[in-house]
Amino acid sequence: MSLLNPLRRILCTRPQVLALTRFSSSYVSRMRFLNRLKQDDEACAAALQDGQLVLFHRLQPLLQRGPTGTFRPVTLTCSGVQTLLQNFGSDGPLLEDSILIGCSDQNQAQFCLDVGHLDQAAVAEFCAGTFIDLRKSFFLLPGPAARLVAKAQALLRWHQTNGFCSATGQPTHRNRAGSQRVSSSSSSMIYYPKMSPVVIVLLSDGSRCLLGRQASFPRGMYSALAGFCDMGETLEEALHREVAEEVGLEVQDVSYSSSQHWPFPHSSFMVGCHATVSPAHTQLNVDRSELEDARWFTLEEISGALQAGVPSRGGPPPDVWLPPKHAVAHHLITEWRDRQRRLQASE
Ligand SMILES: NC(=O)C1=CN([C@@H]2O[C@H](COP(=O)(O)OP(=O)(O)OC[C@H]3O[C@@H](n4cnc5c(N)ncnc54)[C@H](OP(=O)(O)O)[C@@H]3O)[C@@H](O)[C@H]2O)C=CC1
Ligand SMILES: [Mg+2]
Repeated sequence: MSLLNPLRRILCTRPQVLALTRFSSSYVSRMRFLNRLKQDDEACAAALQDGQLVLFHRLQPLLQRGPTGTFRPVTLTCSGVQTLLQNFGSDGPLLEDSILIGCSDQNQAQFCLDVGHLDQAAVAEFCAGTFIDLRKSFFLLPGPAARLVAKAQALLRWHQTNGFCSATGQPTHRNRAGSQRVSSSSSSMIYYPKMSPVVIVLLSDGSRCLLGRQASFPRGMYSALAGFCDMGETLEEALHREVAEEVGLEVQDVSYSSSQHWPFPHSSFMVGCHATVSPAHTQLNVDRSELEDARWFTLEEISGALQAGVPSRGGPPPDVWLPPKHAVAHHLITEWRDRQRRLQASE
């Protein structure tokens, strides 16, 4: 089978003329377009015809190394995916399993599709890409692409595991965009994709910050303290409780920093905060069933670890290294370093 000809037909190498071009290309137009596709099955089906598709195989995204050596998701046209499915003896209806995940800067609706029933190696070769585990992909891709494949995988996973109504046991049916599932029972209960709220906090005593590690973390990696919110809790209550449980400290001031969707191991909504403890009360009482270790780190130690980055594969990991740049923990630690540097410079 010649690889080049099918590839030329299926890969989205140039933006196409779209249904969306009647709107301006502003952010507002894109968001309204996406919202309409969630509500209007026919409009969504039409957008798929002009859309881009990102393929997954059993929840692993299909990536390709670009000419500059950086990775990107392989993007296919709708007819390209049809060609692919026909080539592998699988027919049209599967395309309807695709899920709306966004809208490109060129105003093309973006979808994802899991072709887990096809031969992984053969599809990868056909598309000149590689299916790569999401955790690895997330850190190989630039930020926006990493977020897109994480969102896509989370939605695919949610659909794969929510085929039945938890109240009646009857099958659920998705809308065309895949933004909800409705129970086929008389209750017509609507289910929406779920994320678990998690608070993540970088504690400071004014001159040092607190990082901990779970036994399951890669060797040497330390991160900000994190914990799932319990039912009925505010974010602040969850933060106070988690810090008390994990390291035995009482938190003072709390400030919001930033948030992120975190796909591992299942979708969490991470809310990143800074908080302080009194310099007079920094003695740790670590709950070893939750954390293997927790320590206070100086600005010099944090600056050095940020500069050293994530250890390369194969070599011995350093004693301490920090979460990679796509993680909200990395963002919190960088913010703390920058603030401490500004404070030192102003003294
Ligand atoms: N993006 C980032 O920068 C970072 C992200 N994280 C993420 O934050 C999340 C939470 O951190 P972690 O310290 O593990 O949380 P916790 O300190 O809350 O401990 C995890 C334990 O909480 C229990 N739990 C309560 N609610 C849930 C729920 N909805 N889903 C799963 N477990 C629940 C489970 O215990 P049991 O089974 O015994 O009930 C689980 O083992 C993790 O998924 C981690 O990947 C963490 C650090 C950095
Ligand atoms: Mg925790």
